[in-house]
Amino acid sequence: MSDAILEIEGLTRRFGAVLANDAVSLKVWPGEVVGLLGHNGAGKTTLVSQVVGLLRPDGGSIRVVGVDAVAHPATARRCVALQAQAQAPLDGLTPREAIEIAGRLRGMSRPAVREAAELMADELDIGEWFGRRATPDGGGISGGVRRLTAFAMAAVAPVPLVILDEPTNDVDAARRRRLWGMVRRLADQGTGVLLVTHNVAEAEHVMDKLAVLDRGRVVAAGSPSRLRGAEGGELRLDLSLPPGAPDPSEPLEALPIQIVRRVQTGRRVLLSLAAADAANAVAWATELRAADRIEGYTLSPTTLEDAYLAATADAGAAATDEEPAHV
Ligand SMILES: Nc1ncnc2c1ncn2[C@@H]1O[C@H](COP(=O)(O)OP(=O)(O)OP(=O)(O)O)[C@@H](O)[C@H]1O
Repeated sequence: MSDAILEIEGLTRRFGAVLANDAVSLKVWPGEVVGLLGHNGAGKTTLVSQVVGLLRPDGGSIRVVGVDAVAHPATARRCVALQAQAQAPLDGLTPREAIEIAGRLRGMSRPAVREAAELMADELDIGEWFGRRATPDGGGISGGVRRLTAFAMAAVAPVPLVILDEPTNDVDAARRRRLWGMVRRLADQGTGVLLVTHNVAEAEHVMDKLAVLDRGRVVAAGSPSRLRGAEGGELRLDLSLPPGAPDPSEPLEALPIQIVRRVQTGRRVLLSLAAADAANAVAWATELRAADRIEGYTLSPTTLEDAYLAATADAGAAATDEEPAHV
């Protein structure tokens, strides 16, 4: 038997005509942060809901610490802590009480949970609101602090698998950085983490691997460096077009550089190219700038966001049978 903490194979779930998960396979090993990325409606929450037994799959299997989570949802759920996408209902509680209750429900002793809750509040820098009561009208505690409290509730007790569904929504930049550090540490201590997020740029630094979902299907998977092409030394040339200007990279065959991928988003054209072509790319872009065909350009290492946009644009083009928006 595999020692994976979470092992999903061929997971399929429909809602009427919508195929929300289409034969998805995914593994999370101890000590790993695995990202699950995808546009709105890609099927991420559907997948998470099946792992924690809130939805039954139409096909495929889910094993949590070796236990069949579809046949034995309660057993599997004991091994999983979930920070749901919806805000946790904290009404009437202080963050301290909410975190301590979450820890107590998972069997932590009173002194242990008290110490752990205080440590987490310190690390997340929410001490100012730790003893403040959340009111049912959404008052008392801000959305960001509610979100951070929900993260602490999921992470306070040791469990084999922590699932975080959009943990940084509403959270400010400084506290997001603290939270990412804690996510990484959770995994470094042996927990498996499944991380659902739209924040590709920030999450890239804590993920060991990721899967990109599009219309229910996994359209790209692997380590961040493999997906962004860093192992092959790819660069990204970002061209800003004047309003209404034609894409100067058309046709690709006529360019003085070889383009690995092309994605157009609004008035930006993102071109991925080999590092060996850097000098030619700068010369070409400088000419375009001089001729006012572009407003400006940057050349930088490719990011995971580029690869993510390319993977989802790819899948979109294939699904709609249109011309691909990239190479
Ligand atoms: N209970 C439901 N009834 C009908 N359709 C549903 C239901 N839940 C999800 N869907 C549909 O399934 C698809 C996947 O939805 P899901 O919520 O899993 O996406 P998501 O990737 O989590 O999106 P987001 O990033 O917006 O949270 C969408 O087309 C959605 O409309």
